Amino acid sequence: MSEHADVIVIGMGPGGESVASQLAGAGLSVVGIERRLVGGECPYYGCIPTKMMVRAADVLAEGRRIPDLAGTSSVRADFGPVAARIRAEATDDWDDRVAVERFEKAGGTFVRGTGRLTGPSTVVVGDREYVAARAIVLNTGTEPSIPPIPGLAGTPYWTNREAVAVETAPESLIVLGGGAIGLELAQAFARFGTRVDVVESAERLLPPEEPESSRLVEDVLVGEGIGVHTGTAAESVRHDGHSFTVTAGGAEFIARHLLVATGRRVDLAGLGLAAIGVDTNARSVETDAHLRVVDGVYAIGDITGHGAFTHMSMYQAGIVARHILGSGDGAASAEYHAVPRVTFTDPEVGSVGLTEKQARDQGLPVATALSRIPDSTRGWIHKVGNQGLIKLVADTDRGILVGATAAGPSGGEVLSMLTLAVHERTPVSRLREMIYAYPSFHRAVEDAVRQLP
Ligand SMILES: Cc1cc2nc3c(=O)[nH]c(=O)nc-3n(C[C@H](O)[C@H](O)[C@H](O)COP(=O)(O)OP(=O)(O)OC[C@H]3O[C@@H](n4cnc5c(N)ncnc54)[C@H](O)[C@@H]3O)c2cc1C
Ligand SMILES: NC(=O)c1ccc[n+]([C@@H]2O[C@H](COP(=O)([O-])OP(=O)(O)OC[C@H]3O[C@@H](n4cnc5c(N)ncnc54)[C@H](O)[C@@H]3O)[C@@H](O)[C@H]2O)c1
Repeated sequence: MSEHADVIVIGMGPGGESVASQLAGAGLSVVGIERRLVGGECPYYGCIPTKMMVRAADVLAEGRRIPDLAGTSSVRADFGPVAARIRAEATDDWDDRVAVERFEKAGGTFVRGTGRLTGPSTVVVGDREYVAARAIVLNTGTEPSIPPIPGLAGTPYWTNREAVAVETAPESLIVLGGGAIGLELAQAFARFGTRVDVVESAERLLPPEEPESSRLVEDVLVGEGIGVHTGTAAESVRHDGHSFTVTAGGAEFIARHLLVATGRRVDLAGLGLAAIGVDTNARSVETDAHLRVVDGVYAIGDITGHGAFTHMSMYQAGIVARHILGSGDGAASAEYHAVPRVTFTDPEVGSVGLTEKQARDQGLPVATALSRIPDSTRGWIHKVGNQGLIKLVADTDRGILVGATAAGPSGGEVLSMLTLAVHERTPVSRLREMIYAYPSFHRAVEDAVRQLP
């Protein structure tokens, strides 16, 4: 026997939980299916626990900066409060009861299990079948992608999921992958006393960012004692019951723990997408401007390939909820020209829109500008810990910014004005005419704007 609902949501990551709750709250019958924890990667294994680690690590770094500015300090790091906070405040010890109850209170029906599409309006979970009268929403996210390095499989390596659950900072750590996950965790653990080596196969850290940001972050990490090995592919991994040995670039790296942070993968075949004619070998699911895969089936979040960020998942959830609730194709469409992202290293690397290379590859007539935070008044006052830069990418034909980077102390906050400028296609001439508060970090944006034609 089949069970019927207006809407079925498979995977309750941040967007899935949001859309399911909005629709249930609006009076639709909604079945939400989640095999792990309602809320997804972000609250339990991603954004929130890692940012708790970063916040604590940044406090340690500030404490160590006291001798440069304000007297003496003696900092003794203890990971205990961070581990306790992650358990008690962030994850409820990896228990989602509160989130499940919140969804049920909103009127939803929760099903724990793995959902699989069998057609455009049918889903199975084990031996139960669910039929959707109005829509199915897919929000199944990603899993850590583990590279096929000889010797790696079967060793007790960490992914982000194990790394956020530790009770003490490891004595030593090799991090495979110099992307956002690898670098945020590398710096956080290093500030707690862990000896860290980052092994990155690309020629630079944070490859999707501007090369200036990669150099900046590498300089800071190396300055903090982290080993950074770019252009270095891991050839083999060994675990002797006590330590890991990673052979890479002709060298051997030895550490008690190994974190694999080499990207994420989707499982479109497991989700049954072949049943609606989708290529299950693709790296993401193609959707239209209202996130429809086919009529009646929507996809949101990491699986859509528009940026693996919680804010993207939530943004798309809003569009889908409005579309299902009756605005139809008149509802606002998804726009991706001003997607912001922040890597929460110290300095934070915030960016929005296109990099210089992406703009040039699109054939746009490009002008760029760069200002350095230490050269700004606020950066000079800030002194120790002031590394950072503003980079602007302008389309000279249209006279607007198509991309920008704000790296530095509070770089992710400075980014907000640049996100608005790119989103609204504000003329550069207007950015030149506006007033920037003195002496703020965002005045470095004005220094860069002045360099543009
Ligand atoms: C360490 C780390 C740090 C991060 N930090 C940030 C950050 O600072 N800022 C930011 O914006 N983003 C960050 N991210 C990314 C962010 O976590 C994701 O983009 C976000 O969780 C949105 O993902 P999603 O909505 O696609 O679904 P996910 O959060 O991936 O959730 C998908 C859910 O679907 C479930 N599921 C999968 N398949 C099925 C199935 N067949 N049936 C039932 N359930 C299923 C999964 O169990 C999971 O709970 C971070 C990620 C990681 C790993
Ligand atoms: N602050 C944030 O918003 C935040 C933080 C963490 C993660 N995230 C999201 O999660 C996603 C996944 O993060 P991630 O850091 O795992 O992925 P990523 O794709 O950003 O970085 C992975 C890195 O690993 C490298 N790599 C791949 N294979 C390798 C190998 N065999 N050896 C060495 N290096 C290898 C890649 O060149 C790349 O630089 C990100 O794309 C991001 O969208 C966001």
